[in-house]
Amino acid sequence: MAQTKSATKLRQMLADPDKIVVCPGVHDGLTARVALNVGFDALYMTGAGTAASRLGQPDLGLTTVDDMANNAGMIAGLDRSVPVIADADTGFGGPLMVARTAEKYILQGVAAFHIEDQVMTKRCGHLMGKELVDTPTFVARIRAAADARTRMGSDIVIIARTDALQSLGYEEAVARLKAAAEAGADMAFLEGMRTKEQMTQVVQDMAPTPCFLNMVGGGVTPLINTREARALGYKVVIWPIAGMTAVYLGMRELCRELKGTGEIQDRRAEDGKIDGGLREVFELCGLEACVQFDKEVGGASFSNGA
Ligand SMILES: C[C@](O)(C(=O)O)[C@H](CC(=O)O)C(=O)O
Repeated sequence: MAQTKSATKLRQMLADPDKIVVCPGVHDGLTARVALNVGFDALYMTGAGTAASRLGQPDLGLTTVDDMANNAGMIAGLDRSVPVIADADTGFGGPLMVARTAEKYILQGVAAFHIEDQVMTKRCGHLMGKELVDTPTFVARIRAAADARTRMGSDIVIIARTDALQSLGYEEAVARLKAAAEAGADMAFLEGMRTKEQMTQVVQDMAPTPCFLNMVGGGVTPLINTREARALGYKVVIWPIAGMTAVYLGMRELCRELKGTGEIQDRRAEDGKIDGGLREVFELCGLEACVQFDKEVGGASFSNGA
């Protein structure tokens, strides 16, 4: 089963004492293709980016389970050898719904997902005024996901995320993560850390449960690089808004150029060739493999070239 393989692969990466899994955030097929092409061995599907790209909306709990699971599955399908860790927000409902969410993510071939303890009308972890469910409700979410995993014969990695640091403080947040680990979560994600002390402390307090680090540009957590994250003992680091920011800045630049000058000049690489032209993008998305496939199975769609 393809869906089992990517989770197993991620588990092997997590078990390697020398390995830290670094994931750029991607939100669609194109941003995923770019990250794969650069050579990342795992990807993170961002909920914030999914909301922005699919709905044109902020990260306020507006995406449905199908928006998220389908997006994650499409991305996971681009290269089954590269595990995709996906945002599953609050799990989208009560325990029955959380179990269905886990099933959908498993069937989509996602390697891991995180479930958090915000209320359903959630918001980005780096915004103010977050509201939480109580610990038993959070634990029931994790247990429901773990039960679905067992029922499906899957080894998908379940990451417990708590947003409790903002309103309840560090001790309560860690207690929630410990209760979630007890209920079947494999990893701990303390959202919205504000100091390097907290970033150091949580890895020690959660051991042996491995920790997950969220590096959001413009967020509340101090940014550290891979070397520093490894030294602190993190096993996974995500840069969730990498794709979203790149698209935003790139698109804004080209739109301003078109509006201001009436045209968009070709970008040239150092060797003078056009950089990022349409054929390059099609090739990134597998043009050659598509033509080859058609030929191999006896098709003639591209016998005149492409
Ligand atoms: C990780 C996250 O859940 C995401 O959707 O990518 C967000 C990131 C963001 O909104 O900047 C979060 O940290 O809540």
